Formats: sequence, structure tokens, C-alpha cells
Amino acid sequence: MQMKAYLKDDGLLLEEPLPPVESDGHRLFLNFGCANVTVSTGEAGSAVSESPVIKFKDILWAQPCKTGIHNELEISYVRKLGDRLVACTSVLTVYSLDSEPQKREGTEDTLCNNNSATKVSDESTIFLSEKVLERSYPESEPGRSIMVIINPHSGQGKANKIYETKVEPILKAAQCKITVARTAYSGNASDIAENMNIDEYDMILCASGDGIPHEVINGIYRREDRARAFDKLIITQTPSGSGNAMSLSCLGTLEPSHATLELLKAATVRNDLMAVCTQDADVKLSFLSQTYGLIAQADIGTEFMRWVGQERFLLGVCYQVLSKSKYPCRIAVKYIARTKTELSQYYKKHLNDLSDFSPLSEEDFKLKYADKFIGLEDAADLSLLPDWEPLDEGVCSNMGIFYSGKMPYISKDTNFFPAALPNDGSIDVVVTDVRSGISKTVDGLLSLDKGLHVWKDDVAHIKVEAFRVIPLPGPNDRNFISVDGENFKLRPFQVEILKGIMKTVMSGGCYTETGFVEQTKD
Ligand SMILES: Nc1ncnc2c1ncn2[C@@H]1O[C@H](COP(=O)(O)OP(=O)(O)OP(=O)(O)O)[C@@H](O)[C@H]1O
Repeated sequence: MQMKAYLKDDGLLLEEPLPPVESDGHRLFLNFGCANVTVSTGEAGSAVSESPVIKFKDILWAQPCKTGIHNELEISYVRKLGDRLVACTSVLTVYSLDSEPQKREGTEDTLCNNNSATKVSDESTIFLSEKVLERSYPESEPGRSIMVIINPHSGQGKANKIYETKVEPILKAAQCKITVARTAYSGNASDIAENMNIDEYDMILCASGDGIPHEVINGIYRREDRARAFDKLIITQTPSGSGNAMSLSCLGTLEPSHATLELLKAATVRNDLMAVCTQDADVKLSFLSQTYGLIAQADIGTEFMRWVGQERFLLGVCYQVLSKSKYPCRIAVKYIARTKTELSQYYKKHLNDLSDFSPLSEEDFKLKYADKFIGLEDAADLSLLPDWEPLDEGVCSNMGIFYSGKMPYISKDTNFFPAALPNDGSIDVVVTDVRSGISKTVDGLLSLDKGLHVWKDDVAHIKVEAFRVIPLPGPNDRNFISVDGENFKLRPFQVEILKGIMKTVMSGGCYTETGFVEQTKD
């Protein structure tokens, strides 16, 4: 006999709690007579069910059971096993939760009741599974068609294993149509995105670090039908690299199986992108950040230490701070909010802005300021941009960090842009001055997890529509510019916002909570 389950508002109430799930590291055991269990690999562990409810938020798929027995459904769902989620499938006899069946007569809930347990017709079984699916995907679509792009070299080379053990079992249990491509060279993800048949897919899932989403948006940007392609495809990430800002900022997790569940269930949001151009007309899109100075040195300048793992960045930051390195430059901006008070007011005003889903056109890719920079004899010449303003020369000559970004979390515990908003048409910029001294710099860096650094007096925090950075010769032998965590040739560059170009998914329809609204002053 199958386990009975009752349809409730938040999920399926089982007659008794689910039995424990156990894993020996290779196989998954679920000691449950009526359960089919997906085989998984990964770490060993066990999970005991506290609740007898399979919540809709954990349900991946529901379909009439192959046995053809009425109101028997095959339900796939995730369960917690240690820190991660595993996919399970159970056959359940589903009834509505109806302690008073007479009240429900003539309504859809007469499908079933827990007293009389009446079997329903074939049609009702289909209806029942559709109802479960509908409730399980209130903000998204079940069974999406996904192009998965894995960078086997991401992080410490574990992206393949992470995908196969933590991501794919959940996608398969959710009946997604999956095509897997593994990158064979740097730039391969761009080529895939440029040439893929967009009609076959709903989503591009980057099983990688942030380098692959960066390549994907640039591959799509090169397409002749880029407006239609950006309109059609959702771009998302399961974390597998050393930098996974997209999953942290949009899906709120660095754990690949949790990210997979989130990306299946989360709401679609339009996110701004940034166009980064140089004077020789080279335009690259960026979804995350551009940085010059301390952070770029700590990131790109420590590439030779990749074997160290994520700690290499921290080591790089410590070295830069202790050596009091400065990175002279000139910066000009087109302000949106120039003071912290203005920025707070702006943030509150735009916090609940909704995505505009009207179709994109070539107009949306038109750059407003690029032609006033490309080919300019003197990169510092602002005469063609009367609304732009140079940043303080003293600060720029003693600059420690220049960091501009779109998404709030750039890495674990680093809430660098707590005031970032997905589609408001602004770029957040943070600039520090090395004259404030090591202790203040360290104090600022220690406040990064809560995003409190932006409130420090000696940290400039502004919102802009566009900006220009001109690196100047300084005391260091080798300086770097990083765009989305990738090395960008050292030269003057200009960035402007492209509003709402990229479709992605975000838990709750917004960026991961940063705490900025609580900190804003009136
Ligand atoms: N097969 C490949 N061989 C070499 N490089 C590759 C290959 N596939 C992708 N790449 C490059 O690897 C880089 C890093 O990718 P990704 O962001 O996925 O990993 P990561 O570990 O987070 O990297 P990073 O340390 O740069 O943040 C990208 O710039 C991409 O172009």
C-alpha cells in the first residue's frame, strides 16, 4: 500500500514523517517501501525528517503514476542531507485535506477527502498532478529547457563533479530538458552562446565561476538577433568557481544543490548590464563589476596562486593593504546620487521597482556616451560631456580601491555593494583613499560582510549612470584592471549602464538581502 498524502496550502501532508535519508557517499538510501530513490554521489550523511509535510517549495515534479492507479502520483522533491539537498521520488496516494467532506461537495476539493478516500478518475489524477505542479512553481515554469555550460577548470577543477552530483540529479528530477556543453578553451562559452539555437532553450545555466556568465552575455551580445536572444534566455549560475557572485547575489547561496532548487523556483527579473568600452572601440558587456587598484591586484595579481583556492584573494588584499599601495588615476562620472544621503533616498525610492518585460530592441543596446570617448585624443577630455564631473584630484592621486558594480555580493561575506538594485539603471561606485591609513582601511575591510564599509567617512560611495577611469603611472610595476573578475588590458576605459538587458532569476524576485535599507539615514 502506498503512503497517503493530503493536499494542503503549503504542501503534501503525509500520514507519517518521511523516513531518514542516508548516503554512504555513493548511493542514497531511503528506507521507504513505496519510494523510488535517485542515486546520487557525494559526501556521506543522513537526514532525519522533522516534518511530515513535503512542502511545495521542495517539490520538483508531479505526474500521474505509471501504474495508472487513480490518484497515485509520482512526486519528486528535494530533501536535506547535511548541508545539501538531494532529489528523491516517492509514489503517494494524494487526497485533499478535508476533515469535513460535506462542505467540499461540488468543488474541486471533492477530488478526495481523508475520511472516505474516494478514488478519482484518470482525468482527476492529471488535474491533481497539475495542481501540485502549479503550486510548486508559483513564480516560474516547471520543466524548462536548459543549456548547461560547464567550465571543467572552474575553481579547483571540481565543476564537473559538482554538476554531476549536486546539480544534475535535481534538474533531472524536475524533468528539465538538459543539454550539457563543457568548455574546451577560454572563450568557448561565448562561442556557444553566440551560435546556439535560442528557440530550443529557456535558460543558460553556467556551472562555473563568474567567468562563464561573463562570456555568455558577451557571446549573446555578438549575435545579430541579440535583442531577441536576451529576451528569450534566462542566464543563471550554479556556483563551481572561485568567484560565484551571481549565485550569491541572485540565489542567496554558494551551495550548488540549493542554488539549483532556487534557480528552478525563483522569479525571473531583468537585470541591468554595463557596457565597458575602450578608445579603440572595443565594447565588452559586464554583469558584475569593474575594478582598478587594490582589489584588482588582489584578484588578478594573485592568479599565479590559484592552487591556494579562495584564500588567495584574502592574502592578496592583506599584502596590498600592508604595503600601502596606491593607484593614481583620473576618474570622471555622470552622477545619479553624489552624497550618502542622496544615495539612501534614491535606494528607498527604487527598492521596489519592478522589471519591465516589454520586448528589447536594438535601441536598448545603443550607447549614449561611447562616441564621446572612442578615438578621443586626450582620454581625460570631458568637453563633449558637460554633465560629467571629475572626482576629487587628491583622492584620485591617492586611490586605494576603485570598485564599480551591479550585484551586491562579490564573494562570500563580501557585501561590497549593499545598495545595488537590479534594474534601476545605476552603477554603484566605491572609492577609497590610502591617506586614511592602514587601520581605517582594515576597519573598512572588516565591515564588508555587513556592507557597513560604505558608511565610513573616508569611503566614497556614489551611484552613477556612467564613468571613465584613466590609470596613471604609479609606484607599482604592474597594475591590473578586472572586469567581472577577468583580466582586462590596462588602459583608459569607460562604462555605461544598459538598462534591464539580462534576464536572470532571483529568489523572491530581488537581490539577496544586504541590510542596506535598515542602515539608511532619513
Ligand atoms: N577549457 C578551458 N581551458 C582554459 N580556460 C578556460 C576553459 N574554459 C573556460 N576557461 C576560462 O576560465 C576562466 C575562469 O572561469 P570561471 O569563472 O568559471 O572559474 P573561476 O574559478 O571562478 O575563475 P576565476 O578565478 O577567474 O574567478 C574564464 O575566463 C574562462 O574563459
